[in-house]
Amino acid sequence: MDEELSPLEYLLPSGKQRIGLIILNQPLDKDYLDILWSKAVVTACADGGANHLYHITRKSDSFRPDYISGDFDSITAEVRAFYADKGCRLIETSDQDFTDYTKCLLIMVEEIQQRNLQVDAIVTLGGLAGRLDQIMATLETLHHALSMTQLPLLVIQGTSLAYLLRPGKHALGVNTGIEGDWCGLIPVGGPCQTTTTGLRWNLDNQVLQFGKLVSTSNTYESVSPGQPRKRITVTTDQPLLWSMGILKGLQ
Ligand SMILES: Cc1ncc(C[n+]2csc(CCOP(=O)(O)OP(=O)(O)O)c2C)c(N)n1
Ligand SMILES: O=c1ccn([C@@H]2O[C@H](COP(=O)(O)O)[C@@H](O)[C@H]2O)c(=O)[nH]1
Repeated sequence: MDEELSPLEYLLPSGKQRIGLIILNQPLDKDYLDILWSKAVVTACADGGANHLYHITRKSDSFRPDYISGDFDSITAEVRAFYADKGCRLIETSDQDFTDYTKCLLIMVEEIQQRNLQVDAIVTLGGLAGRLDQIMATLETLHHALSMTQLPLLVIQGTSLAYLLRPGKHALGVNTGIEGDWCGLIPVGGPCQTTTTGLRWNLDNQVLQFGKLVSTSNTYESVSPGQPRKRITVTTDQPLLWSMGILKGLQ
């Protein structure tokens, strides 16, 4: 079993984790940004992600991404000039077979390796709202990531977190205090033979598959008041998407 991962610990101001942070072209939550930026050893925007960063942080000198990458069809001229002037690297990735997110992630993985950065996870802000094709592309990027890096890749937007589990057995901590009520296991890439513990609706070596069974609107096994929740275990034979709710306004 992999060591336990508490996905929402990355959103706690107290955590000591080190991350790579990627900002996508979606509305940015300043609370999340402040916390994640403070933990980031490398920061990047995918194309129009820079517009959002600029609009909520331009008055502060503390938020300069290491690089902005993409096909640059969304970043505005003003934002591009602003960050170029601040010394941020602008990396044009014109390939039209992969999304700006996938390409931005690949650059980050290479950067982490080349600079020998000690990083616990890569966290992405955005990617779970807006255009449906882009939301699906986000989930597809998570599949590319499995062959790019061993680091966990978490995607966070609004009240949702997505994390693609590799084949194998996983332990997930769910006691940060900011877990929302819901969680789900979604076989986005194909059928997954799955066993779980710690959920209200567990799976016992069952096949999750679109058109057969998908675990949405699940929740955590109830515990006595004041007791910590049991950790969740998930065993899957194929990549399986873990999704969970985030309580906002508690940080
Ligand atoms: C089969 C196929 N369908 C669609 C495309 C087009 N396509 C896939 S990824 C991509 C780049 C998308 O860039 P991104 O900046 O992530 O999204 P945008 O906001 O420009 O739509 C494009 C054009 C393709 N190359 N192949
Ligand atoms: O509705 C959307 C639009 C975009 N994204 C993500 O952001 C990057 C960059 O987008 P650009 O439109 O090229 O600026 C894109 O690759 C998507 O990952 C999104 O999540 N939702």
